[in-house]
Amino acid sequence: MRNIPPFLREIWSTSKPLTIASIGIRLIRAFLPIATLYIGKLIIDEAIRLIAAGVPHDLMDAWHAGHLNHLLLLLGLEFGLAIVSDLLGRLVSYVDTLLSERFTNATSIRLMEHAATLDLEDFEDADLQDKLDRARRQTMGRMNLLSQLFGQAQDMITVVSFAAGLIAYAPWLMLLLAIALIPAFVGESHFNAMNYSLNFQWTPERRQLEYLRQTSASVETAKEVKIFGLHNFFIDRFRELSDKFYDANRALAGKRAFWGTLLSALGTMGYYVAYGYIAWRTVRGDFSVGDLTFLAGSFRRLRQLLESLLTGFSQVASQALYLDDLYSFFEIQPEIISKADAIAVPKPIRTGFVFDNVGFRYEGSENWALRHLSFELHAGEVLALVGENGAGKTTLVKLLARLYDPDEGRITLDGRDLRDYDLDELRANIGVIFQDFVRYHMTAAENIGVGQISDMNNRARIEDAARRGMADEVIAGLPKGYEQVIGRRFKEGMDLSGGQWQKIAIARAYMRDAQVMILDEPTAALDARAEFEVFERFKELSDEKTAVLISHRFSSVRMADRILVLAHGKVEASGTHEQLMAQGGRYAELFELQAQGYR
Ligand SMILES: Nc1ncnc2c1ncn2[C@@H]1O[C@H](COP(=O)(O)OP(=O)(O)OP(=O)(O)O)[C@@H](O)[C@H]1O
Repeated sequence: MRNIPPFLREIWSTSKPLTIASIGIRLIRAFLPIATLYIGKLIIDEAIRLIAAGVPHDLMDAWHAGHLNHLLLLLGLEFGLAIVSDLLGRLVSYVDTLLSERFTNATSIRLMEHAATLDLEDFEDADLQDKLDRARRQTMGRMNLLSQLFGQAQDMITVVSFAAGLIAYAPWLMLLLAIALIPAFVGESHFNAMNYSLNFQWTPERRQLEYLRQTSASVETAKEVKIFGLHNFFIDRFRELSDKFYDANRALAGKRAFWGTLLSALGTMGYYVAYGYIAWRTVRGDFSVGDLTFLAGSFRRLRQLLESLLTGFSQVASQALYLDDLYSFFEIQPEIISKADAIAVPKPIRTGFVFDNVGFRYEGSENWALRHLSFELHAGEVLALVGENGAGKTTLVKLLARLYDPDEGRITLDGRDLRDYDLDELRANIGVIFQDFVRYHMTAAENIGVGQISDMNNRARIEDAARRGMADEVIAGLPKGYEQVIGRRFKEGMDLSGGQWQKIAIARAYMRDAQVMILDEPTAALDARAEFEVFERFKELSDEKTAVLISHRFSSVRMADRILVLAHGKVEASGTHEQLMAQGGRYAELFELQAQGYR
């Protein structure tokens, strides 16, 4: 229940007028049932009075004699209340729909905003992904919590109004009714908690189900799934897992139905005991027939209301339990942040970066991805990183861009620890294209423009970046040129070849025009000539820049000013191509291996 106040605060801040409207209308509606019922009682009493008074049998005669005036007035009132009640009901659901929609959107945006502040490491954590998944579901599922919560408040006021009326007639019957409903309430709460814990426990499996559903049928996977005939493999896995989930759900739903029926029968019994008692008092002459209908009606409504209020409470409680996921997601704080007194990145960078005995281990991993790593990246040089798969090249780049902080040693830029610099500035000064760069299913211009989002609308700059990255030829071949949506996901989209995508990504790096440029193997799919040209241009164009290249093609690597050979997370050798060849170590061996393949 502690989640309810912040939830209400958020609703309030989503839209004050809508919240006021929703509460105001409900307040009026809360008193309509008792008013309707009471007027009903007056109508019956009036009818009985008229019978006793002996009114003329002809309707017109009775009308003209004015006998029916009071009855008609009461009927008119009852009719008016019915219309108002219906109107307000529709109005409140309209207001709630608007409010819920705005609340859901606002929460989704908050979720995205918060996710944007988190560390890369957080995203790689399966627990966080589970949490994020549950939090996302919350934003969708919490729409009705709002109506339910406000509805509860409305029902509560109605109950008080009925109870006030009933207490005047028979106070202890009220008590009986309340006590009879307690078992049902306890049962409901118990099963709601069980349901939550079931859903909670099954989050990893649910994410797997989602993954299987996606992987078995998506643009990205369709090719391979078809060629390898994987449909049944995925379907069987899905079926197996979903059956297990179904069984667990069914068992719980069964128990819930059984106990729910039994416990609510107790509440019903309470109602009939009360009904019998009122009937008896009417027979004895303590109550009028109008009183009987009013009391019986009040009791029936009160029982329904109390029951729905109590089960509603436990439902609200269970939904609020789910809010925990949302709020606990918001509580995750990033560790990689700017210090309060962060300094600006030097322009231009004077000496460069120094890795001083750096060690880094991925969260949850036993092995060091990098250890005792020391080297310098001089300002203005083009440094190539080579090494076998898993040697730590990409990890090094991620540390340079402060996507992670080292666990041991330190990295400095112009003599100051990287952590001293403003994080946003640092990232703004480093342009990295990773091997698994993102293919945005947007227009070609936007795909390049995201490299420098502030210049997204600067077409001249985008075209210039495209030229440098050799993406201009690719774009010239697209039917709508820069405005062509690329990728297969959307209807108007047009897919590109792997190498063409890479050219677009490289153009994105040029768009950034950062002091430090890093290409982490985004050229693997380029043909030999294209990669050669890309690197040659890269060297030319990064005249004033510090650059890092990662490639497994030695023909490209040899163009760098200096080459760093990484093995098992350490620098094994460094030097120019000629120096390394002369040393005859791993570099010479790998180079020869590749060269032989071409002879
Ligand atoms: N997100 C991650 N979580 C855990 N371990 C990781 C992660 N990314 C990489 N590793 C591990 O860290 C080590 C270094 O990986 P890295 O990606 O830096 O290698 P690389 O030299 O870039 O390899 P490649 O040439 O294949 O791209 C590897 O042993 C890898 O298994």
